[in-house]
Amino acid sequence: MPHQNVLVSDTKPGMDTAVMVAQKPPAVPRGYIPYPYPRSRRVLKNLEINGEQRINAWVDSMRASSPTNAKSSPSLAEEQYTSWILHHPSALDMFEQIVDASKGKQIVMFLDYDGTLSPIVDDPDRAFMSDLMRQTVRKLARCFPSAIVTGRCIDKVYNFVRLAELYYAGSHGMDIKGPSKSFKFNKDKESEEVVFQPASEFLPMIDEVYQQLVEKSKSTPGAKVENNKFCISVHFRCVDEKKWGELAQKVRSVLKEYPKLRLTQGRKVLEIRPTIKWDKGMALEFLLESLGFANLTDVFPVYIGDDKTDEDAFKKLRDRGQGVGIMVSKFPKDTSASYSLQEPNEVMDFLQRLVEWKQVRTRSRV
Ligand SMILES: O=P(O)(O)OC[C@H]1O[C@H](O[C@H]2O[C@H](CO)[C@@H](O)[C@H](O)[C@H]2O)[C@H](O)[C@@H](O)[C@@H]1O
Repeated sequence: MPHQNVLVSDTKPGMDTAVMVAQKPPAVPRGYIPYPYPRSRRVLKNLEINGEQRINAWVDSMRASSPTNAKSSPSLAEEQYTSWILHHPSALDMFEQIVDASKGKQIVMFLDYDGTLSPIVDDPDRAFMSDLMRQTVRKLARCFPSAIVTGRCIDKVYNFVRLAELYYAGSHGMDIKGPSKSFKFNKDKESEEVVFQPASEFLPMIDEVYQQLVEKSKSTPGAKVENNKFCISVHFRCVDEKKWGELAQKVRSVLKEYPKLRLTQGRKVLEIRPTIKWDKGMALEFLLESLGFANLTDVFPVYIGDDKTDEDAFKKLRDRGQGVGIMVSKFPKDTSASYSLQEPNEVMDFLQRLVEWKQVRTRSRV
């Protein structure tokens, strides 16, 4: 019987901890109103449950990944947000502290795409970033080495961003490309253009699974399957909630034949990817190394993202004790990021302030 390591009840190393592993809620300080701990993280570890319960747990997890669905009253939601923001203050309010902490270090910028540089929309093919955001990111990349780190495939995200001066880490970091040798921030001017694809052997399998998922999900209105080259997204944003279980069942029926693939979740999307131990956090580390900052302490990475898959990068920064993670969210979310911004417009303001701060510093040195 094929091994079912794509299911929410499994707890293999390297699997999506945000979905699979039971965790103790964080200690609650006095006077702190805890925001709802994601249901998906509570009790799934080591449970012997049957297929149907697994699908129910999966659907629960799909609901938990949609914080707008919180059934709380507006005033409770506000209280919860107020508590959360105490622990994850606005990066705009804390701008001076953040740049103070970076003094004497090289800032390196890591930006997620969907929900960070572009607003979340129903049709994933129309998630355009604004011209103003593009101009801001272009200016940012002139001031600091900058990378886009995304679940999308590189070609698609490049079509949205259209800036050649950035590094791109697509397919959740499994497809990395950098600007050419002459990249002004590269410490090693002799180094080749960066290209790294740790999951290339999975390409035929991903294509095969993509075809099957397209076929199976055809009969679920609103479902959309996206081929992200080294991973696949099954979108349920436009699927009636009553049909989520049915869709989950279809995805499961395909994936149970592919033990070398695993499932993670994003914003109203099921993401299928190789079981290799590689994620956005490891991509961040790889990029720092490519830039010549591998073991240096004089680097200050700033990672901005809105989704569960960005947590790997936030955790990496915590583990390295370097830089800052900034979560983009209007709702309280369990996160390892230190700061928050509410939406892409606030991300743009923050990036713009960084550019201005850098320009003032550069001028004052001349
Ligand atoms: O790592 P990211 O850049 O955040 O990519 C994660 C997924 O983003 C896209 O889906 C999300 O945005 C869509 C457009 O706004 C939205 O319709 C969808 O519900 C969101 O999950 C992208 O389409 C996926 O392939 C990425 O995996």
